[in-house]
This record gives sequence, C-alpha cells and structure tokens, in this order.
Amino acid sequence: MTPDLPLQAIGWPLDPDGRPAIAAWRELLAAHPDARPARVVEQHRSGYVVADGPDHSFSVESPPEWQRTPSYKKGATPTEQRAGVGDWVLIAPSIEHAAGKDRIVALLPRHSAIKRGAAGEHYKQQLIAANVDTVFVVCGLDADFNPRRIERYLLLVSGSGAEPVVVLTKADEAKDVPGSLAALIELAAQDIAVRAVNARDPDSVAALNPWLKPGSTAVLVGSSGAGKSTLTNTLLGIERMKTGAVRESDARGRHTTTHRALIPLPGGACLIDTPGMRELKPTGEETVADSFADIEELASQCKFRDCQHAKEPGCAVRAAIEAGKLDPQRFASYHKLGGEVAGAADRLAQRQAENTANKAPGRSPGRAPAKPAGPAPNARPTGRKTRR
Ligand SMILES: Nc1nc2c(ncn2[C@@H]2O[C@H](COP(=O)(O)OP(=O)(O)OP(=O)(O)O)[C@@H](O)[C@H]2O)c(=O)[nH]1
Ligand SMILES: [Zn+2]
Repeated sequence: MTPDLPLQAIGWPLDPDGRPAIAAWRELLAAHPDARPARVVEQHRSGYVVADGPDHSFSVESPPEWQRTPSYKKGATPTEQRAGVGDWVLIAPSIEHAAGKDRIVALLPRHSAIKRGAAGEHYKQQLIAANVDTVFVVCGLDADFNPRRIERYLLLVSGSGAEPVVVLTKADEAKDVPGSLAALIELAAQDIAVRAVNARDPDSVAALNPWLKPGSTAVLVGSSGAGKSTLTNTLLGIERMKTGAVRESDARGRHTTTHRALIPLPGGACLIDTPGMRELKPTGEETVADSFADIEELASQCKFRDCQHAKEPGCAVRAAIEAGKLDPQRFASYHKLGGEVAGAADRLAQRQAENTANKAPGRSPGRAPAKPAGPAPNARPTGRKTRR
C-alpha cells in the first residue's frame, strides 16, 4: 500500500503496513466509506479550515450539532468534543451544498489533547490543540521569566499525552542564564527538558530538532511576547507570522477566529502556534502530584500522614524549605494550583452529574444534586492523606 504522503506530511500516523496507526481510526474510516481524512488547521466560529496535505487547505462545514450553542442542558456537543486545531476529522461532500463544500462527518479520537478551563461562570473546557506530540512551553529570559507560570503550563500539559519541553527564549539578551536555569532545577529532576535559545538564530533553535521529527506535531504555548512567532519564523525560515504585531480584529471589530494555525515545517514536522494566553485555568483533570513529584516525595516523609505542612511537628516539607532545599514559592504554587485543580474538579463532577441527570428518561432538565455520584477525577494535594 502506498503511504498517503501528503497526509503524512501533516502528521497522519501510519503503521509499518501503511494503515492508520490507531485502530479506532481504521474503524471509523471503514464506517464512513465515502469520507476521507483531513486535519483541522484553523477554527472559526462559522466552520473550519482543514488540510489534506502541506500545501492544500480549504474550508468545510461543521456538523449541525456543533453549530448549536454548547449548552449541556440542550444536548449540544460540549466545546471540547468539537474539533479544534490539530484534530483529525473525516470529511464528505455535503448534500445540501451543491457548490461542493465538504462537511465534517466524524471526529477521530485524539491521542493527545491540550486543554484549559475556559473563563466564565459556567464550567467549560477549551481545547488548545489536539494530537500533539510535544508542547513547547515558551518563556522569555527577560522580565517575562516566571517559574510559577511555567509550572502552571506544565500542570495543564500533564496528563495530556504530549511531552512538555520548556523553551527559554532571549538567551542572547539575558543577564543570568545559569541563574534562571537554576530556578527550574526541579524540572530537570522530573526529566522535563529545558532549552535556552535565541529564537532569532537558526543554529540556536536547532536545539529543538529532537522534538521536530518528520510526522510529529508540536504546539507553542506561552504568554504574549514570549517569542512564539519568532520561533515559528526561524523554524520556517521565512517571515510567516507577523512578529510583534498586534493581531487585527475583523471588520465587525471583534475577534471571531481562534487563530491557531497548523504550519507544516520544512523538516517534516507540524507546528501549532497559539495566541498568547493570559488566563491559564486548570480543567480539573490535571494531577498535581505528577507536576510536583518533588513535593509529594517530601510529603511522604512527614510524620503525620495528613500533614498540611503548616505547623505540624516532623514536617519534611517545611524542613526542606528551611534547609533551602525547596523553593517556598514552588511550595506556594503547589498549594495554589492544588486548590484550583480541586475546585475545577468539583465543578467538572457537578457538570457531569447535571449531564447525567438531564439524560435520564422522564426527568425534566433541572439542577442536579450538589454532591454528584462518582469520583471526582482529582484530588487536592492533601487528598493523599487517606491513601497512606
Ligand atoms: N533578542 C531576542 N529577541 C527575541 C527573541 N525571541 C523573541 N524576541 C523578540 O521579542 C518580541 C516578541 O516576540 P514574538 O515572537 O512576537 O512573541 P509571541 O510569543 O509570538 O507573542 P504573541 O504573538 O503576542 O503571542 C519580538 O520583538 C521578537 O523579535 C530572542 O530569542 N532573542
Ligand atoms: Zn508536612
């Protein structure tokens, strides 16, 4: 079987026999004999732009159930279950559209998903990118340098199925690169790669090549001005993204696109650039213990198994802080993020309970009980007290 070269160039995974590497994808393809795969490269409010090769992208219609407002009470598809940038979809000619526009007929299951909690009163998740192998957490070695924000990104990436790599830009202008690297020493202990680069210099950016193998997909996340567009340009070798320029709003004066373009790189990898994200709320699905394994390890040595690491005698965490072995700010971050994840997990569980209640036959939509059945997907940092 001839491999689908254009598809492979935008990340379509094939097994050695030339078949889609994921069994569920093969099944969906078999179930939709008239459809063909394409990858979402841009998401707009009205529909999607998909690609079936590195040089061919076109707009398609979304399924009707994705066009409704995502209200769980009305049974519309939740936002995170609709396609986002990086998703693989099956497309087929739309019957209503004589013009020949294709329509998305299926969303192929994701092998990874980077998500965050969306701003707003109601619990919502927002997909940042799907089917990503590597997440480059980009942070400048200037005034933007902030280990706490990096921790927050790493928490969101934990459990996504993608590998995080911390990319510190502006190394050429930084005064104290070793000092900044030392502030991230816990990451190295967790086997998270950290690379300091000059994003404008191709030789320096080549340090990221191990994560940019042909067929792989990487996403750049980081705050505005961190150097994501600069990195993209250097990797592309051309002036593609408008570096440093403020992205314009459309004619109606509002942003109607979530601009997250998927860009094929000359070396055969794909890159997804995200706009700078100001808010990084956990979804409640994260595992704080994974991102703070160093603190969890210390906590396992505390005298009391339900130690809050406050004033208890025999607290190994406080002892480590006092001995200068644990950064008190990292501990504060652990506490803060732990509380946020637990809060989001409660809201997620409540939403799931409401969803179940509304789907139950003979029930009119209404408020679900405050304490839902079933386990919350996550625990507070102190939640381990019952486990020892
Ligand atoms: N000297 C130096 N300047 C850099 C480096 N990386 C980025 N810059 C500069 O920093 C500014 C912001 O970089 P951008 O690439 O636009 O940042 P961004 O992350 O894409 O920002 P948003 O598009 O707002 O999300 C630009 O003026 C870049 O030229 C670097 O490694 N070294
Ligand atoms: Zn303790």
